[in-house]
Amino acid sequence: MSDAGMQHPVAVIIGMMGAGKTRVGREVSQMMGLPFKDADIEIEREVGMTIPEYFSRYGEPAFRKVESDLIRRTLDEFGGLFALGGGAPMTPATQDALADYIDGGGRVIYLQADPKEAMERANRGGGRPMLDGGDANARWMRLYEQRDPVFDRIANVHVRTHGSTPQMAARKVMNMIEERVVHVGVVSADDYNVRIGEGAMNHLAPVLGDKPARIALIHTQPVQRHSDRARALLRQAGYEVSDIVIPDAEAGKTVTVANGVWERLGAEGFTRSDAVVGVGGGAATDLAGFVAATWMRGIRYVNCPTSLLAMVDASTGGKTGTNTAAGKNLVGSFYTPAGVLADMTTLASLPNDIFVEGLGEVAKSGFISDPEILRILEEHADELRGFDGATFLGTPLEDVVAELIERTVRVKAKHVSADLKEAGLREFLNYGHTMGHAIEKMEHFRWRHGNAVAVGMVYAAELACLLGHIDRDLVDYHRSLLASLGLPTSWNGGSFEDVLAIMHRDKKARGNKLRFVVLDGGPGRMMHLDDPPADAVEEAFHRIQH
Ligand SMILES: NC(=O)c1ccc[n+]([C@@H]2O[C@H](COP(=O)([O-])OP(=O)(O)OC[C@H]3O[C@@H](n4cnc5c(N)ncnc54)[C@H](O)[C@@H]3O)[C@@H](O)[C@H]2O)c1
Ligand SMILES: Nc1ncnc2c1ncn2[C@@H]1O[C@H](COP(=O)(O)OP(=O)(O)O)[C@@H](O)[C@H]1O
Ligand SMILES: O=C(O)C1=C[C@@H](OP(=O)(O)O)[C@@H](O)[C@H](O)C1
Repeated sequence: MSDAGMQHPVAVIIGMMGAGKTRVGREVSQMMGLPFKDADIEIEREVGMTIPEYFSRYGEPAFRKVESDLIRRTLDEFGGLFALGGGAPMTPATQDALADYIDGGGRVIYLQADPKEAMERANRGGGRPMLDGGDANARWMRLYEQRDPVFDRIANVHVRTHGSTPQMAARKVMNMIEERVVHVGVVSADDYNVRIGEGAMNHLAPVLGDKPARIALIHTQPVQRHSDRARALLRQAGYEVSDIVIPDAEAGKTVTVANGVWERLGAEGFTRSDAVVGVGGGAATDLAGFVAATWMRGIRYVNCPTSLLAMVDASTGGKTGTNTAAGKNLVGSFYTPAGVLADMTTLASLPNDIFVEGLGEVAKSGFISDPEILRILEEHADELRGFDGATFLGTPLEDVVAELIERTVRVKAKHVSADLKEAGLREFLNYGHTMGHAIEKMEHFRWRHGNAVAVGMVYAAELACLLGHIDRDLVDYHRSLLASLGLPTSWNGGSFEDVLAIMHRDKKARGNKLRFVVLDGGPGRMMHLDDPPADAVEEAFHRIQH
């Protein structure tokens, strides 16, 4: 983020006196190998006296002018971590400078220490003219009541450090600095961001925006520890939370479950100023999105995906829905979230097999659009296949997975931004799904989605090769890469006739004609394959049977 020759801070820290802006800021700069600047120290250096001396000699207005001028200059010429003085953000000129900095992609981090802790620390050291005269605690609290709402509004990142040591607080700040953000454009509704990183869930309150009075927190039992954290964050931010546990996985993705939630919302008086938060795997976020899309014909919702597949695929793009007896995802709505918070700390409890199936959709995105994903998967296949949530966080693999998640979400964002309702381009996201969905149905959904899609991609590659669109080497590469990740590449669970009948009911089919999406030449180049020759469709099926 730099204009010609200019530098901008990696982050600016604001907060009350004693919040730890200097102490925590220095810790973060050391952890990240960045230079650190404290605005107060820079001001004293510039004016050649201490701040108390300057206050007594020239008064606060003169000080705020010097301070805002220095802050504006530093924002345009310093590339490290920059901590402001406690009162700085109250100055309109500084607020304008910070707004410009955020517009340029900057992060203004509001370090939200526990008021009692910060007040005690601020009054411990003295040398703070704003606390002089009278009861320092009372003065601190009065300043807090004035400043907190302003800081909350100005900052685009909020980090609560209640009860944290300087090192713990620094880690939280660093996670927010290292967070990845993918912007998703939406033609017919509001754009939104997918935030990926440890602590992404901290954005819940800012993303929900105007305080809805109530939040329906929809989640499943296996992610209870993560929904507990979401609930705590929401309640600390002042929301009323209705806790709604739904059946796990596909059992929770039904109209019956949705009806039970609608009943709850009705009984508790949910209105259009209220919102939904979905925490869990793709099935939970699909159901939560469907409830949000239908309650009063649409209320805001935020997805907090907790599985790899939900992070890279299900939570983004606005497809919400439920299954019916006739099949998966047959009832639903295109309805986009206010935001997606992919908090990587939730992966700590994700079982290995659920992580691995999510790699199927990651690989798919590599084949259809971003070959760099394939290279990363190939390079780290062993570690990825051996994923262990208990030891994952803080390891180099976490950075690899964060990169894969960001890249895969970018692929999805590109397709859904251009074609929300799947009229054409978005169908490329269905690579491997025609056969994949047939396998899921034939297996009565005992096969996980990502695993079925992996076999489906091998099938699509065989079909494309039979019709001369790709060479044999690329088909073999599908098998070798997917197998190296621990994904299946063949299936023997049913007859071609049964599979064919199901493929004819695929949403891409038109009339009695099958439609596939396949590679055209190589990774990143896709084409629609309409009504392929029947013998090729069958031969490709026999080639995925071991
Ligand atoms: N809307 C879309 O665009 C879209 C895209 C792809 C998939 N989907 C849907 O998503 C679903 C598949 O998503 P999924 O693979 O996440 O399956 P899932 O939601 O069934 O979750 C898989 C299992 O993992 C558990 N789990 C999830 N996160 C966990 C965590 N952090 N710790 C411990 N356990 C955890 C769940 O409780 C569940 O038991 C399917 O219903 C599919 O149709 C939707
Ligand atoms: N999270 C923390 N835990 C314990 N002590 C802290 C913490 N943050 C700051 N401190 C201590 O509190 C005092 C004030 O911290 P400082 O960084 O100067 O606050 P600020 O710059 O926000 O006014 C310092 O003595 C610092 O070491
Ligand atoms: O957002 C989309 O378009 C997708 C929705 C899902 O497919 P279905 O719509 O076939 O369920 C998903 O599995 C696929 O990866 C992409």
